[in-house]
Amino acid sequence: MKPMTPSATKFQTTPPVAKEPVKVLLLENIHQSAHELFRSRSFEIETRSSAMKEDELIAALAGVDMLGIRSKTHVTARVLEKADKLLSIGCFCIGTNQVDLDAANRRGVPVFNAPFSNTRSVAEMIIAESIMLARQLGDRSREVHAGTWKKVSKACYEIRGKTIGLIGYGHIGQQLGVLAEAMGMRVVYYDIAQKLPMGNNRALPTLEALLAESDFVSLHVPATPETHNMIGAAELAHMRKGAYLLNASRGSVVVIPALAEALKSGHLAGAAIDVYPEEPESNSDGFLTELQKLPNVILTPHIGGSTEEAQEAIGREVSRALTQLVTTGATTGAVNFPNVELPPLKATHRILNVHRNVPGVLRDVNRIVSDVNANIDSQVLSTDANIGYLIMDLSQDVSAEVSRRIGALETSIRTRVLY
Ligand SMILES: NC(=O)C1=CN([C@@H]2O[C@H](COP(=O)(O)OP(=O)(O)OC[C@H]3O[C@@H](n4cnc5c(N)ncnc54)[C@H](O)[C@@H]3O)[C@@H](O)[C@H]2O)C=CC1
Ligand SMILES: O=C(O)C(=O)COP(=O)(O)O
Repeated sequence: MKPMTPSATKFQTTPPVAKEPVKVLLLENIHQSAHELFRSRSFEIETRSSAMKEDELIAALAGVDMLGIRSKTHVTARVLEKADKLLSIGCFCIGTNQVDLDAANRRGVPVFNAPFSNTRSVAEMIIAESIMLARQLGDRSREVHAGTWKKVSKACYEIRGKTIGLIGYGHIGQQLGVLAEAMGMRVVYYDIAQKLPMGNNRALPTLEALLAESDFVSLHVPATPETHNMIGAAELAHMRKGAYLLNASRGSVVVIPALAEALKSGHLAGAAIDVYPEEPESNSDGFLTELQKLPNVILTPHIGGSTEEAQEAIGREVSRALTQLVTTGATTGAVNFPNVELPPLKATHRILNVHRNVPGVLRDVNRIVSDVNANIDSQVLSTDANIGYLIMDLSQDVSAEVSRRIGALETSIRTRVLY
């Protein structure tokens, strides 16, 4: 079906409040900036500082309209199947690999994220860690804390003039490329997509070429089937002797035993690892990795995006997207859903419908509207391969009847009367 354009509309500045109280479940210490916006809309908020496992999450989602998570909580197809009231999920981070996006799409649940609010924080951390690795600062600091004075310059370097190779040249890769160049580094990158090089950054045609040319290799790819175990024994062997590996992307990208081996053999001179194949769900859980106690290895607890600036901005950004969804039906910025937006309206009645994307749905919907003699003020439809999302404003208050009949269509996945 072809998307239709909205007709002329009467704007109002504040969207009307949704009919029912909205319940939000926020996990993983989401910033207060999100709470503030939800509170200002009188949404009911429940919070937890840690992530939740599948069964616990299913129980906690009973009666919940919106779920807010960060990188740890896995929202599986089974969770989505049980959470029949869930309208939307907000990932208060960049990565969305922790959510089964396809299952959410098919169930009519839009998923939002904050695509670049912590980009700078990650890029700054990688610059800092590159210097720490080149100067062995982590080890020196640990030694002095333990009362050992080991003043050495052997195998300690400046980063100026060295080459950093960025695997994945998206938001973080590009921001890092700019910062690294300002530090006097040469910057090369490898990406599966064609990217505009920043400054003097230079694209390389293959991963192997990047590994062979770089003194520092830093990973900035998403977790996908293609990036799973992307850096294993063969790739590490391709790296220069004495090079450093940095991973602040996802734990699935690097084979940890192979990295431990490359460090122990002295092939690599150090590593900075922020993400792991298995990460604890809360700060009170213990953590073990075979990289512990290896020299010149910086281990951090997935804090690449953990700054006050980033978390505050993410809180505002994602809570705004979720609030917009509830109050206007807008899905702008959703990562797994047709993006649709209509301005809030006065004196109208809005119906939202998610349906299977098959021929004839709009015909059926419009026949229902015509049967009750209602007038369509605006109607916007957007589709993807699986579903269609329709926002429709009616000028008469027949929305309950129209919504009931649209909801009963065999093609409908979910239907909601907004106001
Ligand atoms: N440690 C932390 O706290 C944080 C970690 N992250 C992780 O960093 C990742 C990257 O973030 P952004 O730069 O914002 O994402 P982005 O989507 O802007 O960039 C990712 C880039 O990787 C490229 N790519 C994808 N598959 C590839 C492959 N197989 N080989 C080479 N390139 C490939 C894409 O084409 C894209 O240019 C996120 O997906 C997230 O997992 C993000 C923020 C904080
Ligand atoms: O933004 C991301 O993708 C991150 O990895 C940061 O995750 P976090 O919010 O710190 O759990």
